[in-house]
Amino acid sequence: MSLTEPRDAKRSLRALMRARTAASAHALIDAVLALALPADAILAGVIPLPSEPDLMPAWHELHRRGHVVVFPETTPAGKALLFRHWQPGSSLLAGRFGTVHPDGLEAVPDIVFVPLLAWDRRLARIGYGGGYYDRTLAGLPGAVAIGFGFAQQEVASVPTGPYDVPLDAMVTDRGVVTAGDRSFADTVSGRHRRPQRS
Ligand SMILES: Nc1nc2c(c(=O)[nH]1)N(C=O)[C@@H](CNc1ccc(C(=O)N[C@@H](CCC(=O)O)C(=O)O)cc1)CN2
Ligand SMILES: Nc1ncnc2c1ncn2[C@@H]1O[C@H](COP(=O)(O)OP(=O)(O)OP(=O)(O)O)[C@@H](O)[C@H]1O
Repeated sequence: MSLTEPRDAKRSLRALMRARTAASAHALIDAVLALALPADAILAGVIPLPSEPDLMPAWHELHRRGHVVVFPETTPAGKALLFRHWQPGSSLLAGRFGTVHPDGLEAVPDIVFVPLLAWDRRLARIGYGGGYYDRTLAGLPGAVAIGFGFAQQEVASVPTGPYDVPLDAMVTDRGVVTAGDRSFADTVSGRHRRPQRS
């Protein structure tokens, strides 16, 4: 065996980095589960793509607490997402772009948890570039949009255009940021409504 092969050091670095990622994911799940979500709100979660934080444990727990949980079906390009009822054990179908969705009945969510690649303090976000969430939120002006991701996905400024819909709140492994420094309770209470684009 070569004395220059840093096998043990590599093994411990791998373990350290896996543990760090797992700790951030746990902290994000805990932050989602600490949100004061109205009991009667229909919540839209999302089944993760391989590169995204896996919040499935949070969706399971929110369902166990009695929330109605729905997940998006990726529709043809240019259309708003469809949301379908999910519960633990629901059959899942393969959809567009490697996404997966339940085969439950359609429902309209009150609170939409929004996946993203980057976010900023103005609560602008950028996703995979399909415009799906922007189109979907534009069609749901009464819904509350809560972005989720890691604190390290924050950037100074996300470039935005006329169709980009800002988030009402952002939840990360380091806590919650709300628009206009509102309380989270005010943010989800429905007192705040997004204007609809005409
Ligand atoms: N988990 C999850 N589900 C989701 C989303 C998401 O971001 N995350 N979406 C959020 O909108 C919608 C799906 N949106 C997507 C839109 C485009 C591509 C896409 O174009 N993927 C390319 C890679 C990018 C590229 O080459 O331009 C690919 O798969 O080849 C993927 C997902 C609905 N479901
Ligand atoms: N409400 C809308 N009506 C028409 N076009 C829209 C609407 N919302 C977004 N688009 C268009 O969709 C395209 C993709 O938008 P953008 O690059 O902002 O996607 P994204 O936010 O990264 O994706 P996603 O929301 O799916 O995560 C853009 O050309 C944008 O103008």
